[in-house]
Amino acid sequence: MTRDDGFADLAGALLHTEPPSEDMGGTAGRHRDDPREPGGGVLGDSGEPTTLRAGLRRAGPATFVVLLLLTSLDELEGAALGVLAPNIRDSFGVSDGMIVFLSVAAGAFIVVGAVPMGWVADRFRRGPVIGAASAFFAAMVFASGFAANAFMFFWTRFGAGVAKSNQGPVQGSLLADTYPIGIRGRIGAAIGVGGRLVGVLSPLIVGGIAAAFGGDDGWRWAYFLLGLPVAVAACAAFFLREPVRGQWEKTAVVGEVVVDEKPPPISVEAAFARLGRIRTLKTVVLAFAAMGFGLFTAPVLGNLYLEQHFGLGVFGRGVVGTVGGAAGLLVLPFVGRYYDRQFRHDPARALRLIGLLTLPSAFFLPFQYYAPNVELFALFSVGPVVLLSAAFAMIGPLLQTIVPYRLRGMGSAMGSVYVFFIGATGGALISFPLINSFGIRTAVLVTMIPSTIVGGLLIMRSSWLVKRDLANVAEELREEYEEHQRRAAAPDDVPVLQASGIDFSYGQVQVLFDVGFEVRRGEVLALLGTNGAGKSTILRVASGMATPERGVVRLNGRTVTYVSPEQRVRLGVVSLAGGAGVFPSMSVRENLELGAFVHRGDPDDVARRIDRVLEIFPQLRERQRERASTLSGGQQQVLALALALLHDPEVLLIDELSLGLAPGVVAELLAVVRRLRASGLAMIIVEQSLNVAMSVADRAVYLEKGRIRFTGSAADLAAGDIARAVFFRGDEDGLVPHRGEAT
Ligand SMILES: Nc1ncnc2c1ncn2[C@@H]1O[C@H](COP(=O)(O)OP(=O)(O)OP(=O)(O)O)[C@@H](O)[C@H]1O
Repeated sequence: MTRDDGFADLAGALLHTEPPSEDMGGTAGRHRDDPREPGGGVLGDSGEPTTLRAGLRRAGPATFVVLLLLTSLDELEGAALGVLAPNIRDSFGVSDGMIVFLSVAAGAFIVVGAVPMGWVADRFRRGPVIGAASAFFAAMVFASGFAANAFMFFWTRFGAGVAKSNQGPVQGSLLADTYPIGIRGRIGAAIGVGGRLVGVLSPLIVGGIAAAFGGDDGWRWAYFLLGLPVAVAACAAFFLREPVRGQWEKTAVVGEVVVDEKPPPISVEAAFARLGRIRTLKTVVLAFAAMGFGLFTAPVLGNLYLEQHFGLGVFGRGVVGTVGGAAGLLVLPFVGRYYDRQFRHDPARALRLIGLLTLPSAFFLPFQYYAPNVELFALFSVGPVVLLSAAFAMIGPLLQTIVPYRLRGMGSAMGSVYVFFIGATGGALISFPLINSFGIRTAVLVTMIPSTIVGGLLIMRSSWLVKRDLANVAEELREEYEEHQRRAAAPDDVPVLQASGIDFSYGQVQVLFDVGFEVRRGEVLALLGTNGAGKSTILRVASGMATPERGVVRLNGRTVTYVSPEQRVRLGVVSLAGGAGVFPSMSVRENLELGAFVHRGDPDDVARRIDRVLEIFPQLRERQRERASTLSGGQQQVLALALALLHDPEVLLIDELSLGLAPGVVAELLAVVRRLRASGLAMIIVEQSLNVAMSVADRAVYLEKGRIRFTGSAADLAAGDIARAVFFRGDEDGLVPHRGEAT
């Protein structure tokens, strides 16, 4: 696939950014000569905006049509409960409160499925996932019609809510990967319009069906008939094409789509850790969580107010709701188009647009709730409904573009979880006492005005951050592409382990800045540096114990940045835990058996692995039955090495091999390391002792305050100024000659 002018514009949007500052360890500086950079003359003025029709034609309309249908049916099903509530209540003989609880709970259940759906979305083909979830949803819709009592109905709501949770994480990420960046606003708006349209028409459709069949159980037919189109759309979803993940971002940034074959699975912890460091995402999620304080309770409170204050019945309340919904219907297409134009021009503007849509809705509220008659109430409700629905429709497409493409599903899930748990729960906790003490109007105004203002301001603030986050997305894609090119040029020269552009912070304190290194088969890389330079942190990033906020880690060319530590061990990244990793009260044999625990599924394999390491370390074979505590410090270190080798590592990460050991013992351990190197094992060694490191390392990286000061052959380092300076400043810097060596 090649870039065209429309996408060049999007590259402009992605790249027209403040590169990460030097202080933040940015590497964007090295791309200054890239002709695609702003100022390079290629971007910004090229091509016309991509039209929705052209975008749909290019990527195929099937995904859009099926997902539009599913979203609309979801909405219709959700609205059905509101419309049919009195009939369902009478049919089951339950109270109003129970029906309100059932309708609120249905929404809450969506959050239950969000994280699993996000996890699945980032790993598997999304068409079948949507198909399966929607088929389950269809089954739940049918089951709702069959429910014999409120309890059964509750469980069908639960199932339907969980099934619906595929919408944000799975459908959202599929849309983002299928359709170009430049039309995502309009796609989001079109789907919003579909949902809103059926929302507006739901009293007619659902009420019509119930009335047509009539009787106490007429409402059941609404569910039976609704289930049919859902089932059909679910079948269609199974056949949706799975697009290449991140294809449009790749096209925009590097002009070519490179496919990541068989990506290793992403861990939830790593995904959340990385997503939590995307400042725009964090701020926007916080903003929507703040707004959730008012938004989740607003519809219920608005209806209660209409009933209490104006004495409106179901129909009247429906009409008031319809006025706002219909106005949103008219405005959304324009907002979608305007958003796309703003985003292409400058993503910060697109976010400011969302903030600007949000803020004024707070100012309509007092007018709405102090309106003297219901007509004015309805009129003033139009503003907030239109503005907020536009803001909500646009935020999804925006976040999908900021989040690394591998984490789209989890990004969306994280948003739902925070917005629900902070917003809905917090809003409910605050508004109920307020209603009891001061009435509905005060509760609405006190919760909604501040939360909307805070939310709007936070979104405005996030517009300051978006360029940096997009620059990171672009830089990551560019790095991936360059790596792909490099590998294509020299396919036999793929490093076993490679880290590139790593930034890492503990809380607010950044300790690694743009760190990169690689190690090949049969090579020992020494990580040297002053105390607190970040050596151990690098090993944590390499082993998956820490997730960097920027940069990638690769194993044999495959990206493993978001892969869990356990999975990495299985893939061959093994850390030597040192003496601390040995259980002193257990025998040597028991230690080894416990060490091979992850392979317990195959007892023969465990025995084989243990035998192999005992062959490498005959001294351990002799002492198999002895307690580990009876081994000397050096022998315990040997046992730790044996435990690491049980996993058949591709690369071994060793933190402080020689710490606290006598020179003779260290010499023995070094002999083992040399043997392992000769067998082809790659190793990264963090060492306090320069001499120890130099005696086994082929290459070295020297770190100072989280930045790489030197990288090259160990011999060059030993001969250079850095080694001399470190040697002579010895203790002060913490890198000291090894005990027993001449100073
Ligand atoms: N869990 C933690 N929480 C907060 N800060 C931490 C944590 N672990 C390490 N740091 C800080 O991060 C920086 C890098 O620490 P790290 O342990 O990676 O350095 P190091 O080069 O391995 O040091 P040393 O040689 O002393 O072990 C230090 O400033 C340290 O204080």
